[in-house]
Amino acid sequence: MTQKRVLVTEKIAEEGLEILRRKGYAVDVRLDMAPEELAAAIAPYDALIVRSQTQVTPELLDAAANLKIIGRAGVTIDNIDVEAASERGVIVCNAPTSNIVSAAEHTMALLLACARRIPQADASMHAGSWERAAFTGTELYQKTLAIFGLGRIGGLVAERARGFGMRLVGHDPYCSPERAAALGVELFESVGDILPIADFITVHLPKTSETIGMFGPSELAAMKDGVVLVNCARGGIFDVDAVADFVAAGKVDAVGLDVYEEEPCHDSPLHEFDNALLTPHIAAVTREAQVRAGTQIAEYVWEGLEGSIVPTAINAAPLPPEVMDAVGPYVPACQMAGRVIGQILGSTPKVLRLEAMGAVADADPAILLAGALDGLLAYRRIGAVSAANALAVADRHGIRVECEAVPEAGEYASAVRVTADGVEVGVTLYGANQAARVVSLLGYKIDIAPAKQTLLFEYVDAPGRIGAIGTILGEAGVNITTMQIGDKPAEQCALVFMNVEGEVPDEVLGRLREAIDLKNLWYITL
Ligand SMILES: NC(=O)C1=CN([C@@H]2O[C@H](COP(=O)(O)OP(=O)(O)OC[C@H]3O[C@@H](n4cnc5c(N)ncnc54)[C@H](O)[C@@H]3O)[C@@H](O)[C@H]2O)C=CC1
Ligand SMILES: O=C(O)C(=O)COP(=O)(O)O
Repeated sequence: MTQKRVLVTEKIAEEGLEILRRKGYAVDVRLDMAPEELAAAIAPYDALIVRSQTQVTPELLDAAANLKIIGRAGVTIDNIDVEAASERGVIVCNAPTSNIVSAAEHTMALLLACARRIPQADASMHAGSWERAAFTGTELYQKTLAIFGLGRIGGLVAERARGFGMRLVGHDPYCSPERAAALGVELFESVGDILPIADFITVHLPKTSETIGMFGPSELAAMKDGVVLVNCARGGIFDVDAVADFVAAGKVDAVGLDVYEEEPCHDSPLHEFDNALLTPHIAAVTREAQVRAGTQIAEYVWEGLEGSIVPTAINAAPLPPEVMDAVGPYVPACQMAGRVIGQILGSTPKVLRLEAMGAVADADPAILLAGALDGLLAYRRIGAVSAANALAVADRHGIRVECEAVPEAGEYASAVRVTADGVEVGVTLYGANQAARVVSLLGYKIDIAPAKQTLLFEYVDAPGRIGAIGTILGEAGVNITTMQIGDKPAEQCALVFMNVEGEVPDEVLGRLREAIDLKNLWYITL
């Protein structure tokens, strides 16, 4: 058997390399390769191990003819094109908790160093001075710390800041009130309400289209005078040009950054300010975090190369063909069901129940569950949910999962019912191209293929409702493409599932709510 080859392009702990060598692999560590050099070298390798600085692009993957797995020795995979890897059947996995304590501690270090002007005082002593009053600082005690993003690292920062006696406020639309309460954080729905009250602001957000540039000139202007800003998450969440303007104007007292829009960063508008504390993406660079990241990723890469399930696989790990044939076509249908439920609920559910009915009852439901969760958690762009990590993802979001095999699917050969916190969507597949159809919703029996934009109306049945809806939508220029009505005669309620063309503005939704006596109106986009 030919020896498997692993390429490591960034520094990982020797302990991790040792594990791979002991497994019998040929391990090459080649640091600081230019992209074209890496593309020219990658073809013979079975596995690639990276950190945050190696860009794994579709072009690199095209050159990686033998690649089976990419291991990220750390948390974030935004330098890896996961979709392109999935298309090529390459597993992507990470070590998702390996460095979170280090990242939280580095955040505290920057907060304290900013508050107490440590780097400036240190530079002054190194220059032979003995000044004290010039470095008058502020205490963290009884100050308000705003934490944006209350996930793994944001949560650890909250626990640590509480120890300093800080008042904690936070914003994270996907954080449950129970989690916020347990962390001692007062949750705010609106970013605008937090800005004027925070003495210190730290961000622990993923890099997404929503979070990049989240704090620009108008947000900075709304902040308290003398605010301290810290970013150990991803470059670009604070608009650095705007921050530099507000530092120059004295509005921002200090800023601590560990991450940059472009890395390596050799030139920043903040370089000229001594109250800008800049570290070169070292939040995870501790002995402990590196040993954890290196050894965990070595084990996962080994599991992937030997065909075992990789517990932290982010994308769809290859499933046996017989499983894929049986349930694969249902995955997009379950994703759709998850998205519909997620938008009806508007928050992460506590219980997710999946019933595989009829011909799919006996198949392994893990991939269906992954589809449903992927839809439910669609707001996260950190990576896809896969059969391998579905239960772990559910667990991390506090979702209890129940799966049931139901031998009969009523009038259909097969169907899947997804229910989360009482909101139910049943789906089946239809026709030669196996298109997804919704066959039940909130207990109403319907049969319709959803479109990109759908309006769901629930009301106490009475004549004239549909006419009134049609008139308002017609006046607003919204075209109805297809429609189905389900009823619950016992409760005298009806549900209208209406596919429409084009966006429905909030103002039109408002008019529908005002003009018609509705129990519920949801605007779902898929
Ligand atoms: N500087 C470094 O060396 C390191 C940086 N990181 C970065 O730290 C950040 C946080 O990592 P984790 O805590 O592990 O991630 P996480 O996924 O556990 O938490 C992120 C939180 O942000 C929330 N969120 C998403 N979009 C939001 C929005 N628009 N507004 C408010 N909240 C939103 C999510 O609901 C989630 O709770 C990531 O950007 C990661 O890349 C992670 C490790 C080391
Ligand atoms: O794990 C992460 O998300 C980090 O940002 C750490 O990156 P690094 O492994 O130090 O290049």
